[in-house]
Amino acid sequence: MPSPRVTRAANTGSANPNTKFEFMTLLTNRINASEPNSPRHRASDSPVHRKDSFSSGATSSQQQPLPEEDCMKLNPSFLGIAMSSLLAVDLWLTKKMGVCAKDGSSWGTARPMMKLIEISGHGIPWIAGTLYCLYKSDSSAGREVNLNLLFALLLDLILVGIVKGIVKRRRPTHNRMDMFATFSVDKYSFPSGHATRAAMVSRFMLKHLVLAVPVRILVMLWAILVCMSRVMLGRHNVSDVAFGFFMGHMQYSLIEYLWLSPYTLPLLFRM
Ligand SMILES: CC(C)=CCC/C(C)=C/CC/C(C)=C/COP(=O)(O)O
Repeated sequence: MPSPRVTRAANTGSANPNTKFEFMTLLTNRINASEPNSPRHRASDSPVHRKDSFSSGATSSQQQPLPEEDCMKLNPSFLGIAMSSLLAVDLWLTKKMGVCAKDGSSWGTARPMMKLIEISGHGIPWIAGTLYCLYKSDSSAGREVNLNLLFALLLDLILVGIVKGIVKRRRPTHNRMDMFATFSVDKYSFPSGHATRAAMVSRFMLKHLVLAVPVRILVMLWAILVCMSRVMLGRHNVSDVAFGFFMGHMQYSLIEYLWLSPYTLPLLFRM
């Protein structure tokens, strides 16, 4: 939509380049605001002067279009609007779905059950359980699968910790930080470590364990429940969980690619 000044310029019969020039003025203002010492930051470049030049006839040097790379900077503002809208939907959904965030919340009585689901997706029971199964395995196939699951769980902790440390997104304001056994990066919420683990472990189990159909369905339901409980408990924003779920799937693919073969096992145990 043209700015009022553009319309005025058009009404006074200014030449076409003015329209483009006015559009770029907004951009130049932005550049000037971010680079106060830049050569462009001059009084003659102020909107007031620009406006004057419209009525008095701008010089050809003032009418020159900005370099293309500057014009391209307009695109991020559209991307910015899209991102802000997505973020607004994310925050709104997060707030709406945080029904077990507090004891007094609308589903507050379900909070203890949600916390049990939270523990079922926690790193400690999974790592401890896998170590126990690895110790108890009496077949090379069992040892191979358990070792790779352990590898996957440790890699997950590292990758999630790295992303949380880079993104540093705070947990939702309605979250009560009463989580069992956390690392320091767990004060951040993007991505959800429970969601990455649930997605990765469920894919791992469906691929590497021989399970009856009802159990396979239960595994999938468990992964979905763990993800939903993160938002319902108020621990995470919806986008943290959605990205975590996606990241968990990617991590599983990485584990398949890096799969430790039975031949690497004796080498590892000898170290
Ligand atoms: C053996 C070993 C190093 C275990 C550490 C397990 C541990 C403390 C994992 C942290 C799990 C956790 C609380 C993740 C946070 O999940 P979010 O879904 O809240 O991001």
